[in-house]
Amino acid sequence: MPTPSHRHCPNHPKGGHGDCAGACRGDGIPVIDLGVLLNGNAEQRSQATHELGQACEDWGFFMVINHGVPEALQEEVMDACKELYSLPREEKAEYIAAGPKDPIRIGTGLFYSDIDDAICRRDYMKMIAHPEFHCPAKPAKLRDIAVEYSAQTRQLLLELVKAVSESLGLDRGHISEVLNLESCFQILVGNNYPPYAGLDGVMGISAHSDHGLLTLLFQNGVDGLQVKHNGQWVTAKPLPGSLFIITGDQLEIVSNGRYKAVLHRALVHGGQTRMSFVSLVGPCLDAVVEPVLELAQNDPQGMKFRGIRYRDYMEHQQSSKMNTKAALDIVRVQGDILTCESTPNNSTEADSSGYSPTS
Ligand SMILES: O=C(O)CCC(=O)C(=O)O
Ligand SMILES: [Fe+2]
Repeated sequence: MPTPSHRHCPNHPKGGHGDCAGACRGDGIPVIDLGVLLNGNAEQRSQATHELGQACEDWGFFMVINHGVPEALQEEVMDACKELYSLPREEKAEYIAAGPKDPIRIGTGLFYSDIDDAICRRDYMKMIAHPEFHCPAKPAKLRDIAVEYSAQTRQLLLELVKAVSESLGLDRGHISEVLNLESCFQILVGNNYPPYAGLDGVMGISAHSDHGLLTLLFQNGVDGLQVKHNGQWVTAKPLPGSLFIITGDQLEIVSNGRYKAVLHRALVHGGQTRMSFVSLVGPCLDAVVEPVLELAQNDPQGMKFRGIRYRDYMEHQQSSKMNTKAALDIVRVQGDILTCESTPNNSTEADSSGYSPTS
């Protein structure tokens, strides 16, 4: 586990207003120091927990530093993924033919999304890592690396969920218990965006929110991830050594809307291949996700979402091919009315591989 970092925040000049105990607003995107959050003294921890809550509330997105995931392991997982993409098509055929419910899936091709009125050009490999671990047989080294990477990032994300629970004024273990996170669902996704120059309206992945609780993401040094903040798209530029954290739909539901699942998308680069690697945790697939009662009771608008089994939520999201936050509408309560609108189909596949953000 990380230790408290005495790293000086680049946005707080030495001798000025101080060391960045847990988070700071730097170039706008919040930064959370996991070492401080977990192992700081009581005052530092409480400050960092508050800042984590603010980050989830204001942005639904932040960078985590001093997280303890070795850079070498990140490189290994990215390299193994690169090898997987470069295997001959026959070696990946069973995964390319797989559907959204299959534990391993490879997608490749072009998709038209009318959300962004853009052609999306993205290859991806998705594998379920928990509660059961699945992995393509080749390249042979992928399995050990992915086992290690999924275990380390799962531990990190579950620690963050505990701190998030505390930031909502709940017991540290509350969210983990009600969502049975010992059996949490976890997927790893490798995204590969070949360079695409010369055509306007081409992007990597169009605007969407992730269906889980928290998503951890790092990239190969090529920027392109954008998050929607105060109505504007902000390009996320990582601090060296940091990892991105994205809040997802299930966190919006359990927090009764206090923490928002952030809309995000990825652009392609004109001259370089962009790669990103995602580790997402969600509730146990059979857990019914609903707002924590205490939070709903303290909210003048009451309960904002009805309960839904996480498995059913994901199936709904996948079947309707939605790539914005519209999936949340099936559980959203408006006034006293539950919205059960027919689901818009706003992405058109240009091939058979299916649009599938982190799914
Ligand atoms: O590649 C990125 O930066 C974003 C990927 C993403 O949002 C996803 O896989 O859900
Ligand atoms: Fe995403």
